[in-house]
Amino acid sequence: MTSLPGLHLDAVAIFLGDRRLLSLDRAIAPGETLSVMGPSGSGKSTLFAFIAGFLDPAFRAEGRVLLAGEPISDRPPEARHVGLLFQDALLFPHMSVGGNLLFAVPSHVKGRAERRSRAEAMLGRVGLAGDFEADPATLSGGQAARVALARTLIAEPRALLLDEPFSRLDAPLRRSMRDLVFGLVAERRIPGLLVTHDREDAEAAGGPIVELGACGEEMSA
Ligand SMILES: Nc1ncnc2c1ncn2[C@@H]1O[C@H](COP(=O)(O)OP(=O)(O)OP(=O)(O)O)[C@@H](O)[C@H]1O
Repeated sequence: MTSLPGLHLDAVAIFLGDRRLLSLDRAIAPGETLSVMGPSGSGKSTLFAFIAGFLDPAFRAEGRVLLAGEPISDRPPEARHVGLLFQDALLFPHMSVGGNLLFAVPSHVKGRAERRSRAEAMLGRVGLAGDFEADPATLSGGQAARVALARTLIAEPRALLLDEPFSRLDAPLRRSMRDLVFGLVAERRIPGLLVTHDREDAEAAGGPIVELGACGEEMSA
């Protein structure tokens, strides 16, 4: 019944007390990004917390999250292989740029040299070749956003959750970062889920757009 590839939100509903905050029943194909738009408080960040496995106990959820047909809702967060990107880069300030990436290289990649070469290749892919030793404090906002993207992708996520990742960038940077993110999602065949207040971001994602009403119900496809 549910052997869909990609990310499947199977009759997901999230409640806060008796109030249904949000409901969503969607399948996202590999390489596609579904955009979810909705007013503040409609439950977008809560949906991400549910998918990634750290829903606050104040909420109750129904439904299942499946990745490539496998239910992940019962797994601990680290076993879900879901990548997250936020509006703030949230880099580790006490590590170099390269150190931030090495931290996220999956454990199946063995050997110091191989791990470093993965990190360097990923930095090159986001246009930051040569910045391995840089101190995160010296980066511009756009560079920090690209390091955050590289750090998320190097972990080989099986789905990518994008929580307003472009909202702190000015217009030209925003466009180039969108191209980079959605290009990599398509190239790596990762299913993506974007929450945003910005219709241009949602349109740039190129996939379906869902609008949530004030009560979190799905308004349109
Ligand atoms: N830990 C919590 N306990 C109780 N209520 C909470 C908790 N966290 C969030 N809420 C409430 O749940 C609702 C959904 O919050 P959520 O952050 O998911 O909305 P959002 O759509 O992401 O909003 P925004 O666009 O402003 O980020 C809000 O009404 C919020 O006040």
